[in-house]
Amino acid sequence: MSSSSSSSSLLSPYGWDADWEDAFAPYAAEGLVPGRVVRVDRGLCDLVTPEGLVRADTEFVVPRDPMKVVCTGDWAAVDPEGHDPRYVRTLLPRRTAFLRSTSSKRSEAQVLAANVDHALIAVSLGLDLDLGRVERFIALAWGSGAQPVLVLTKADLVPDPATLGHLVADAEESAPGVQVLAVSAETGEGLDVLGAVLAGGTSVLLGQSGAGKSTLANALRGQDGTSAQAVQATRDRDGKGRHTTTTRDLLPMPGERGGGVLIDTPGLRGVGLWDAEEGLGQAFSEIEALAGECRFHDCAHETEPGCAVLAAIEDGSLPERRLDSYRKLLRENQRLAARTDARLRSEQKQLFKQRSALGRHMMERKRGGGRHSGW
Ligand SMILES: Nc1nc2c(ncn2[C@@H]2O[C@H](COP(=O)(O)OP(=O)(O)OP(=O)(O)O)[C@@H](O)[C@H]2O)c(=O)[nH]1
Ligand SMILES: [Zn+2]
Repeated sequence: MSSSSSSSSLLSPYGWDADWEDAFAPYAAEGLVPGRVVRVDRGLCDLVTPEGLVRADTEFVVPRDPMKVVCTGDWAAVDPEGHDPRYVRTLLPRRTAFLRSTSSKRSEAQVLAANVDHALIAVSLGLDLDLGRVERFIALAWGSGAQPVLVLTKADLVPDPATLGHLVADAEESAPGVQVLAVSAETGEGLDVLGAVLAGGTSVLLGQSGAGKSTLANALRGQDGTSAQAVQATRDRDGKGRHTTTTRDLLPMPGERGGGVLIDTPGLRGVGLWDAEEGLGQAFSEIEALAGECRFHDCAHETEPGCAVLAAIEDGSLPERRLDSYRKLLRENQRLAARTDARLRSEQKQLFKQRSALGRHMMERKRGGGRHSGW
């Protein structure tokens, strides 16, 4: 059908792919229009659709379950042109979601962004590397279902290549299974490699204030400085029914860099109170693997005989700092879990499992297609 092929070409810069198209097929048959949520307001949201940027009412998709509330990055089925107001009719099942528990006493969950492939964790090389903080971000990223990428920013501040090499090596040791990139928005170093990581998927930026996220986002988008990164979304073509707005929450990357989508919402940037139970095991996967070799399966790696973790520390293959950090984050997480509602945790577990399955699927597709993403 011509409408579906035009949807594909207009929405592909926003991450639309064959799998979304399949998931959307029943709604296309009902005459609904696909769109990606770029911004959510009270009761309304903006979506990019093949008909341009549209504003739609979210009344039908605001359930009692806060986990299902529309958020930036969601794919949705919207009323076609001619409906005033338009309604979002349904959300397509999410591939991944960044969740956090709100700090209220009831500790409800909140979805910050959906369908994120890569979590870019920005850490400034202008400060001493705080590996514990890095590990915490990485655990949170894994827990969301996204693939973390550690981006060491402001590499121009470390002019000595040997020193830079050591810093990257330290970071890699704290981030098994995670690509580590040194970049500079100032000199452009590493931006092409990062652009290639972003290409074809949806990424979010995480990191402390001052880590250089806005500067990096602008550099990736081919803009200078830290000026407002608002972008004019798809233009209204006939001036009727649609509106033009500025969005800064979901930004398509320029095609020259390979495309991709960057979600940069303020609430997502810092380390919030997420439950990272699932992500922690992955962030410390080498310790988990060693623990599997301990003589006792409930080994606490303290004084037990036949403990593979202690043996690895003894022979220098596992830095003691890693075990300390793992314990600290586990304790912190347990305290938090006691305050987080069980619903959030089970939802997170489910997303985590889904993501593992999806990751395998994607890897197979990539291998099958002969593409490699520069990992
Ligand atoms: N030397 C150097 N400085 C940089 C680089 N990137 C960013 N900076 C500086 O670092 C400071 C913070 O950068 P921002 O991009 O505002 O940091 P941010 O992470 O977006 O901060 P928040 O918006 O508070 O979360 C600014 O003064 C930038 O000029 C870089 O590649 N090299
Ligand atoms: Zn042990």
